[in-house]
This record gives sequence, structure tokens and C-alpha cells, in this order.
Amino acid sequence: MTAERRPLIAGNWKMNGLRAAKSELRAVAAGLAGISAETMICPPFTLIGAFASDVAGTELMIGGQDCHPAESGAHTGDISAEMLRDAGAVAVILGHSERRIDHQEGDAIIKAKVKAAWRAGLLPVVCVGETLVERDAGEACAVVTRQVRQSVPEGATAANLVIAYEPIWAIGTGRTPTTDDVAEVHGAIRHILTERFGAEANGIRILYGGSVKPDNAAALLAVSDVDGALVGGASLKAADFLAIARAAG
Ligand SMILES: O=C(CO)COP(=O)(O)O
Repeated sequence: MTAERRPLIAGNWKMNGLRAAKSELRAVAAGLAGISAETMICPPFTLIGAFASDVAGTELMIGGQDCHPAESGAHTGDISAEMLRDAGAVAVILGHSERRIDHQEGDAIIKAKVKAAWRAGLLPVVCVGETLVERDAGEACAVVTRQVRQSVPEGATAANLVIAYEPIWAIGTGRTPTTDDVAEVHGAIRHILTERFGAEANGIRILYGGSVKPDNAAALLAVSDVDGALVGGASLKAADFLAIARAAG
């Protein structure tokens, strides 16, 4: 991390959380004193409105987990970026590997969703990451470089883009890459961002995600070019999420 990039610790609740989970959210909001990182919880769509009202006036931000590229229209079951914003979200996770796999999302649709997020004034958190087969073939950096090249539109700035590197094989598995491997991939992401966006790239935050827990967070967050974390399972428990946020300094 560098002084110019304030760390961001974001919790991706995925398809978890009923209304009763508000107590966990409140515990996070109540525990932020002394934490200097930015913090965000991305609950399922159904909880965004209630959660956003609940955390109003606190430092905790609320984000979505996906959006449709269009502003409105005949798209049954979908949610637009404008709707997320209207419900109180300030950011949206896009291109998560679970969306790429479950919904066959490719880089072109993700790029359109990033533009939709910008149109609505949301901060997109664009996820990239390789499969185990790709890692074993030595292709991790090439894969994420291609994903950043193809899923991030022209016009990215330090203020309007966050990237999250999430190796697919590390998600929910308890396995993490070595810190050297994380440094190598984050360096490759910084490189392609610099090639495309020049000096702005210095300020774009690159989060690491995949089995981040209280006991490995400090080591992962200390890696060069790691500017925060995108946390899945451990973000469902306020105490674990706060411990990870504290590890960011
Ligand atoms: O996919 C993730 C966050 O988006 C990571 O999930 P886990 O932290 O549960 O491995």
C-alpha cells in the first residue's frame, strides 16, 4: 500500500443474509473506531435499501454485487446501476468469477456494466482472476492482464475504478497464493493499468480476494500493490470483518 491509496476492505456477502443479519451490519458499523481503511459491505439486493438507511451517518459504505448494463427496461429479474444507487449503494462488484461462471459473463458484458456503474455514479469493483489450470500453466498474469484490458473501458481514473484480484481456486477454499505470487499478479495489473491510464494508475486500488481471514490478512495486505481486500465468507461475521479491516492499518 502507498500513502496515496487509502486501503479498502470490502465484504461480499454473496447470496447470504436475511433481514436478521442487520445485527451483524450494525456490529460492523459500531466497531469502526480507530480503523483507517475504507470499509464496505455488499449484501444481496434485498438488503441494500435497509442496510443503506441503517448505516447512514457512519463510515460504512454499502455496495451491490452486480448490475445490468441498461438503465431500465424489459429485463425481468435484473437490477440496474441506477436502482442500486437509488437504494443507497455507492459501489458495485462487477465481473465476479461466480457471475462469470454461473451467468456466462464475459469481458464485453462486464465492460458494459462498468460503463453503467459510471453513468449511475457508482464505483465499480472489477474482479479478475485465473483458474487453477491457468495458474498451473503459468498463465495467471496473462489472464488477468487480458481481463483488465478487455473489461475496463477507456476513462478509468483513481476515483472511479477499483480492481479486485481473486484467483478462482482461492475462493472459499482456504487456499491462498504465496505473497510472492500475489505481488507478481498485482504488479502485472498495475502495469497494464499504467499502460492504459498513465499516472492515474498510481491511484487505482487493487484489492486481493480469496480466503482472506483474520489470521492471514496482515500478511496479504502488506504485499506491495495490495490496496485492500475483497472478503467473502469472513465478511459475514462482524468480528472477523473488523479484524481484517484492522489489519489494513
Ligand atoms: O469471492 C470472494 C470475495 O468476492 C472471496 O470469497 P472467500 O473470502 O469466501 O474466499
